[in-house]
Amino acid sequence: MDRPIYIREAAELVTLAGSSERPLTGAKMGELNTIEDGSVWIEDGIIQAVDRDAVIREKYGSRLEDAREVDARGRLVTPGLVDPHTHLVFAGSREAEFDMRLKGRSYMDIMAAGGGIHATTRATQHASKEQLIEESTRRLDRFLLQGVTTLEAKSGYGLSLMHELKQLEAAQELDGQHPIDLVSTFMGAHAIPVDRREQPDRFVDEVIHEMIPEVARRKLAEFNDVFCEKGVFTPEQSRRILEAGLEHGLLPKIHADEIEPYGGAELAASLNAVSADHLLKVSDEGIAAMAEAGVIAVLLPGTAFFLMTDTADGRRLIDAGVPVALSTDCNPGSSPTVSLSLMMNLGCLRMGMTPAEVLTAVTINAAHAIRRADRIGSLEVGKQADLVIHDVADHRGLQYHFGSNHTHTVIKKGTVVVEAGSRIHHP
Ligand SMILES: N=CN[C@@H](CCC(=O)O)C(=O)O
Ligand SMILES: [Zn+2]
Repeated sequence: MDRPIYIREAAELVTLAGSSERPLTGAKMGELNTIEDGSVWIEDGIIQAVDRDAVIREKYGSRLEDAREVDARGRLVTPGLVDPHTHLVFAGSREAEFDMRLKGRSYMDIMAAGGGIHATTRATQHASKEQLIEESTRRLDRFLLQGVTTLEAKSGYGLSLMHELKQLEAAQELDGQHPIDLVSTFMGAHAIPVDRREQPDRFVDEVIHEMIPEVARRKLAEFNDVFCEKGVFTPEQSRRILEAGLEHGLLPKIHADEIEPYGGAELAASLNAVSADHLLKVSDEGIAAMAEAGVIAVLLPGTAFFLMTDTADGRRLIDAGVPVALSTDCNPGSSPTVSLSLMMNLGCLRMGMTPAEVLTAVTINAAHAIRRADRIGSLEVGKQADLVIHDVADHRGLQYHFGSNHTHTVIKKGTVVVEAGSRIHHP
């Protein structure tokens, strides 16, 4: 049996305890439930105790010598970070489009001309499953080095049954072989394939009658997502696709109101979707409907940053009572990043959120957005031991020293998977 792990005496231990039932909203998003000089005792991959160091020492004193001690003195300890919205599995990259956009061409214009999502779809269709696994592993390693211990991964660069299945199988294999846990979302309705543009409803029928039943039968996804946007899928088509998913047990998520206000948030609320994501252009009615239905807003500030547009208004959503989560939206077109810490920086500096709120948004609320809050997202007895030790003294330091990776040690299911290793050896 593995030795117990004793995480010793963090300057600040952020537990977020007591929020596993439902996501945090309003003022509660700023209550981190912290412990000063806090320690954690881990055995069998599970958190056995979280308390002040003196209490832990009292309780486990006779076993301290058997345990592996991880020194957290002077540092911040948080739950493992959760990224609830990525397009992790894809082939290639799109630097040429980046150049075009810097010269003024728009993201949607490039997509309408057969580039954008279609360019990555061509590359992904040509790639083998093994190649997708290899390219995605490199991204996952970088996520882990930044403290991400669980992430959601969408399909949507296959756009045909065979290639969507290939993408989802790649995600399933990655989940089995990488320390990061993956949660899969089917997103066959990511774009209408170029050669089907004249008959969009026939493609919608294919998603509904061929792809969704097969993905569900093979248990390759838990969620069903759609890009509801002018020029992509209409709210009516999106509703049909999401309702079809529900009939097969796939819970709805939606890319909503990203480029234009289009009724995506309202649709999410009417379907009791788990989350509505992006929301840069969400309407007041959409916000009110989401708050009422308890739909989580997954905000993706990397996309606004990279597409050089205004960000979603995190402050307005929180003040309206909508639970907010943050994510990288890692994808090759609108947010080629694995830096959840940069998203937190942008949350504070561009979206009106506080350091405490952004931490809630990448831990317990993010866990709720992928229906994993029963086992991750907070540090509580009985939960999976996913934790990060950060090289700052308190949670504000993560945002104040922006643009740096402060990750010191990462523990996944009770195993140290990133060590305080990558340090410079001064002569
Ligand atoms: N908006 C749609 N999908 C992705 C971008 C995908 C791509 O450009 O490859 C997003 O969430 O931003
Ligand atoms: Zn996305």
